[in-house]
Amino acid sequence: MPPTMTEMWATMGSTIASFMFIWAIISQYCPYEVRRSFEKYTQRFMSFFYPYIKISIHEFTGERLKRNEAYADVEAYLSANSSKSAKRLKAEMGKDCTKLVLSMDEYERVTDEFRGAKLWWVSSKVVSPTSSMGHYHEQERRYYRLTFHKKYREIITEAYLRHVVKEGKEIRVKNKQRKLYTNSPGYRWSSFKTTMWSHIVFEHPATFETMALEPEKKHEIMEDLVTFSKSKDFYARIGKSWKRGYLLYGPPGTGKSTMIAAMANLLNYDVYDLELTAVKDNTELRKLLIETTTKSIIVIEDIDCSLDLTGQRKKKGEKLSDDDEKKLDKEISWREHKEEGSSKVTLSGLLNFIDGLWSACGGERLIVFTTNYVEKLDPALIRRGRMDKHIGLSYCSFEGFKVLAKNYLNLETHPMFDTIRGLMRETNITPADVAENLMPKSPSYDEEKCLSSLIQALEEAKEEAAKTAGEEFTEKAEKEAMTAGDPVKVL
Ligand SMILES: Nc1ncnc2c1ncn2[C@@H]1O[C@H](COP(=O)(O)OP(=O)(O)OP(=O)(O)O)[C@@H](O)[C@H]1O
Ligand SMILES: [Mg+2]
Repeated sequence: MPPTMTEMWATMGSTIASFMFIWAIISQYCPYEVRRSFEKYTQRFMSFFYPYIKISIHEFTGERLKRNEAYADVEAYLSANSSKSAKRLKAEMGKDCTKLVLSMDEYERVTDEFRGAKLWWVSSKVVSPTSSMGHYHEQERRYYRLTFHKKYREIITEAYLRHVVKEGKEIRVKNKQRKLYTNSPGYRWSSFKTTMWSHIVFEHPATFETMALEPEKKHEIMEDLVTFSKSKDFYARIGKSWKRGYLLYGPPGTGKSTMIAAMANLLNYDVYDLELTAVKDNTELRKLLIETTTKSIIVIEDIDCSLDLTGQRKKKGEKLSDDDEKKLDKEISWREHKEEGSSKVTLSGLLNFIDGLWSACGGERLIVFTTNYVEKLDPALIRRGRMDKHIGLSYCSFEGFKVLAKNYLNLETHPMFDTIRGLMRETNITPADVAENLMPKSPSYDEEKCLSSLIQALEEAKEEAAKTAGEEFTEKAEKEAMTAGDPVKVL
């Protein structure tokens, strides 16, 4: 005959009482090793009766104590979901330094519910002694522990944890302070550095709304970017790593760097500004790539100056604009740098960086190149599949001017706009020059003064263009006459 419930409870009670008695004796009189083995077997024994499962998520994992992404996700999830129910909270300064973010304090416990299952989260820590450089100190390792009844095992380990990680990641993206990373040599070799990148908080205010660009083009680029950021499953399905290359080309001051900032702001990505001239060799380039995180834009500005892919640009006696002079200087210093033998980044190294096996690690990334001389780049570097989208930025259109007039002067229309439209048809001016002219130079500057200043700049540009065209015409005529052996009278 099976035992009754009362008999079962009585047996369990007496078993537990006997254990407690034995435990009291052992912990009082036995050595450490005996106590440890007793604890181990007791835990195994108790787990037969204990119907709950515990899962711990530690802040650091692995031998090299890498920060555990899952811990950060759980932390974000609990910060958002526990601040209403937890009684002890801790406050930390959040994004933009304007708001305090609340999260569970240590040893606090909160309850959660998922598809009818009740579960408990506890935040805790272990303190362990460590030694570094001969000094002993205590190191705290925090963790979260989840407890739930074993009958919910499947729901929790499959669906609930997936839900926590997904929601936590979304919260982290929303709350995270975006960063601008650089590998510039000045920052790199501090003795405590474990990473090759240095960073500051990324706070560029540019957006696509404030960019002077034709509306259709703006819309197309924004749509392309948003579609990319939502295409995780698509990329997985077609077997391609989740990244996209953009080539931004155009004359100086047409908004290439501004567009990169607008892209980062639109997608909420970090920016890695890669200075190729500071990279020693292909191995270092690969290391830099591996350290970049997901949801980021890797930028190589003025790619034509960073790799020896262009011909000797300045011919003897040729006069260059200030911007071109600056770029040529950079190119020459890069060549000298290379000639010294200190850098060995090659085109194939760069191609491997863009679409080799290593480039697949990290996921969700944009790679953006900018150049003023697209025609001089090696076709292998910019073929589709590497640089998937080529965006040409050019001189300011009247539509672009209207965006800038709205941004700078809050003007949507003005009688002087017609003159500006007419001049813009006849001559070229960069958005940077338009922006500079629309900028009030003193408190007494009103919109008329700014627009007059722009009209004057446009007229000067027109005159300059006519003069250059005249000079070119004369030079050509002289050359033709020289080759024909017939001196021409220059007027
Ligand atoms: N399309 C644009 N819309 C709004 N502002 C612009 C635009 N283009 C340029 N500007 C203004 O001009 C300044 C210089 O532009 P930016 O640095 O983006 O040019 P760039 O194309 O990167 O030039 P470079 O080839 O010399 O690097 C910006 O700070 C911005 O104020
Ligand atoms: Mg630029």
